Amino acid sequence: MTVRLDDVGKTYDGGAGPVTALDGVTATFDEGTFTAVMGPSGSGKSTLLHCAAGLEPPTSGAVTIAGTRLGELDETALTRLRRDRVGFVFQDFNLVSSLTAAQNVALPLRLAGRRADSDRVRAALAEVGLEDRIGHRPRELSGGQQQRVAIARALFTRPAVLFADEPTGALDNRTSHQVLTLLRDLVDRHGRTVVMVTHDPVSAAVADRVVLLVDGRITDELTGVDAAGVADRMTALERSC
Ligand SMILES: Nc1ncnc2c1ncn2[C@@H]1O[C@H](COP(=O)(O)OP(=O)(O)OP(=O)(O)O)[C@@H](O)[C@H]1O
Repeated sequence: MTVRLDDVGKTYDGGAGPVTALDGVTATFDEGTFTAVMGPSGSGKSTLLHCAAGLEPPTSGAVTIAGTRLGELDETALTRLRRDRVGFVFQDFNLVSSLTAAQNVALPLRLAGRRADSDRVRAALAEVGLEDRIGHRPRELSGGQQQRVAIARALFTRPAVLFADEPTGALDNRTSHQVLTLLRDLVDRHGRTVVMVTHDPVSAAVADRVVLLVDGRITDELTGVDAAGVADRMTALERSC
């Protein structure tokens, strides 16, 4: 399912006056594609992800997920859409430390007052290679394993799109690679849509397309480039900023 941003703007009321985090962003994230979002610190990457996922309302413009314009939904419908159609993964995993891997995966559904079938929870953890860690708590798992639990949780409701905000930011190279391979597989084998913020050219090169954000605007899009190509482009960008 496709996510579209049409001329999206986002302004925050900062202490020293308004801050424009997004300034007329138009972008389409097509079904079955993997997009990386890069840009200097403060360029609006997280804000773009939050607006696209319906976690924050844009100040102007429109976000459409699978044909539904988010701005036309009331709070209940928006909550339901976010729960059922959108997955979100954070850099610091956001797992509940007192719950097992299985309980963490089932949590969003339980919070919504629904039962999570234990076979399905097991299957979700098997899908991310953690069938033998079902009863482990976060502190008993490595960083990469915790992120995979978070991804299993985000995917549990079979969302149309998965947003990931620096999902490998807290991981070493080897575990980053495992998580990136998993995200790539979601797109290639299951036709999911993945949008990932990253600072890392190696991670970005796993995507089909890299969108570059500067001062809240998309300034460039790269396709078919390797990690060195992405790194060169980022270095040039940072020099010109
Ligand atoms: N809740 C908020 N209130 C006020 N200003 C905010 C808020 N959230 C973000 N901003 C500002 O909006 C701008 C964009 O922030 P954002 O977090 O989207 O950038 P980013 O590219 O993700 O940065 P980083 O790479 O450092 O995480 C920044 O100037 C930031 O200070």
